[in-house]
Amino acid sequence: MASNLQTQGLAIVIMGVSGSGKSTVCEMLAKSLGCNFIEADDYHSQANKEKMSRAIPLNDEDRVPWLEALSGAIRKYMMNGETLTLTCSALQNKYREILRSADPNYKPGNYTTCRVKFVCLVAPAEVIAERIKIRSNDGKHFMPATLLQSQLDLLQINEDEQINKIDATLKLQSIVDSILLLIKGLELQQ
Ligand SMILES: Nc1ncnc2c1ncn2[C@@H]1O[C@H](COP(=O)(O)OP(=O)(O)O)[C@@H](O)[C@H]1O
Ligand SMILES: O=C(O)[C@H](O)[C@@H](O)[C@H](O)[C@H](O)COP(=O)(O)O
Repeated sequence: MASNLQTQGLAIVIMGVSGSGKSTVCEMLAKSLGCNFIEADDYHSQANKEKMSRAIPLNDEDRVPWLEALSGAIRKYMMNGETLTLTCSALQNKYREILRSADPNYKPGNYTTCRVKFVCLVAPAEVIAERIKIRSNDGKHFMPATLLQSQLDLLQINEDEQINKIDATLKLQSIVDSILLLIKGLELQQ
């Protein structure tokens, strides 16, 4: 779907557990929108990457500096009036709040007016586990399949956050098209 949306200064975060398709979908979305793209994995410290490679889940002490760095990067684009798409697991509201704080006008809990928006990719655990298994053969990714359950255990979305969930078992282009439609809806609200 070609897009000429007026998405100035919006940050679209594609969230979900490891293997749900964030990086793949987000990159396609950025191309469709002709906007900036941030891969959250690129912002992890070496220590975080090593920890995950050893199949040890990150804790809040590991996550907070990572999320704050991402928030800083989002803010830079936002202050320039630029739109970006971003991958981030963002499994809990406390982590999403750090990303939302990139919007200088954000008041905690004012989800509707915040210019950092989330779309969550969801799929059955077996589908995701299979994807992680296949991906692990590429020798590049540090996230082992054994960490999936800890991510599924943490994932929580509150009703009032009004985060759109997308079926991640669909074809990639259908997922991207659905997200483009959602963004169009968001623009109409602005
Ligand atoms: N909708 C989809 N259909 C089929 N395969 C997919 C889909 N989305 C992602 N994949 C594949 O699943 C694997 C994990 O996707 P990835 O984008 O790396 O997930 P994440 O960034 O959430 O960890 C990749 O090998 C990717 O090609
Ligand atoms: O794309 C993925 O495979 C995952 O999203 C992963 O690479 C991510 O960076 C970690 O999941 C961050 O840690 P938490 O999700 O545990 O916060």
